[in-house]
Amino acid sequence: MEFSSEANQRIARISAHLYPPNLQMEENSCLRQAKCRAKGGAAGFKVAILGAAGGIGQPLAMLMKINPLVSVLHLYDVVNTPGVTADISHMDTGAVVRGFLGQPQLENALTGVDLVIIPAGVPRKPGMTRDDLFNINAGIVRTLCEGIAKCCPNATVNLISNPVNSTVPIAAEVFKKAGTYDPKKLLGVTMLDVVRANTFVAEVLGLDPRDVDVPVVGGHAGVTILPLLSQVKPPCSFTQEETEYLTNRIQNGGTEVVEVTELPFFASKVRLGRQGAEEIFQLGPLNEYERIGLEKAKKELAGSIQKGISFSKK
Ligand SMILES: NC(=O)c1ccc[n+]([C@@H]2O[C@H](COP(=O)([O-])OP(=O)(O)OC[C@H]3O[C@@H](n4cnc5c(N)ncnc54)[C@H](O)[C@@H]3O)[C@@H](O)[C@H]2O)c1
Ligand SMILES: O=C(O)C[C@H](O)C(=O)O
Repeated sequence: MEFSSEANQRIARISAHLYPPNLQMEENSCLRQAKCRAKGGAAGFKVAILGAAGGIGQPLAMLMKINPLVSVLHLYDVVNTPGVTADISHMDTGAVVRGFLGQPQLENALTGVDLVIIPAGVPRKPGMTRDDLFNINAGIVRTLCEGIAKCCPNATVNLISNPVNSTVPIAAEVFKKAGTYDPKKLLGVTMLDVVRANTFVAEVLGLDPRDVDVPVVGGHAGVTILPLLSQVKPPCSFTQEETEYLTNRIQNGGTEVVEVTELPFFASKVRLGRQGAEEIFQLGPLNEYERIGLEKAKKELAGSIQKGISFSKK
């Protein structure tokens, strides 16, 4: 059936909203587009959140549903996904939301997705370090990554589950074993460290945090979180102590860019694209305080990485 006038096309659009796509018989392009959207076939990222019913998973699901780049959103957890999925699916944005509950549905949750975000696992309680979560979360992450290797081997994977310094290496080992490992597509999520650094530096400088940019590199635990305060933007004035640091920075302006390539996992500023982390930015000049911090970070990070790798090889 052809729609000749603008009014008829409007009616077609309305009917496409009223009826499920499989009940639409017409083959005009307007309806085809509607079907395509409902099936999640429209251009855009298909995203799965594993651990979607948790404290991180739920607000993350909301952010993904708001994101105009996302066309399909799969919410997977071992508990509570039906309610969370219903809730998120009522948001009046374009992404199609589907829920998946429990291990038997993991493969369906993962099939065909471009981006998998993993906040599954236990969070720490007061008095615990992130590393105390290792025994539980390592196994959870390994199982989920085995599913990724099988069902969406080309997906970009964002790992939130702690201890990130060890769960990222675990994921890498799983993918290597499966022959699917692409370092550009496996990223530990350390953005929170950047957000905090921006907030705290802005407080000291009396600036709006949105105008402040503090690079944070290394890892995501204790001394491995290394803010590069000498690279704060915008350039600012400092206290006596900070002045010494600035002087040091100027004195070492020509210092060769610090390379940390001996560590296989190291959080850095990156440019994200379809192919994952398409560009990794260098650390830039460090002052003496940061250089000392970098050495501490590398030492602890190396231990956490080895722990993840050894676990996967058992
Ligand atoms: N990288 C970061 O910046 C960052 C920030 C916050 C939290 N975290 C980490 O993220 C993780 C989750 O934190 P939270 O506060 O959301 O915890 P939470 O307990 O609120 O939620 C975790 C969710 O994971 C689910 N889950 C458990 N086992 C699972 C499995 N096998 N498969 C799928 N889902 C499973 C739980 O059912 C729960 O819904 C923790 O390890 C925490 O330390 C990391
Ligand atoms: O600290 C935690 O245990 C959670 C997360 O990694 C954080 O930085 O807030």
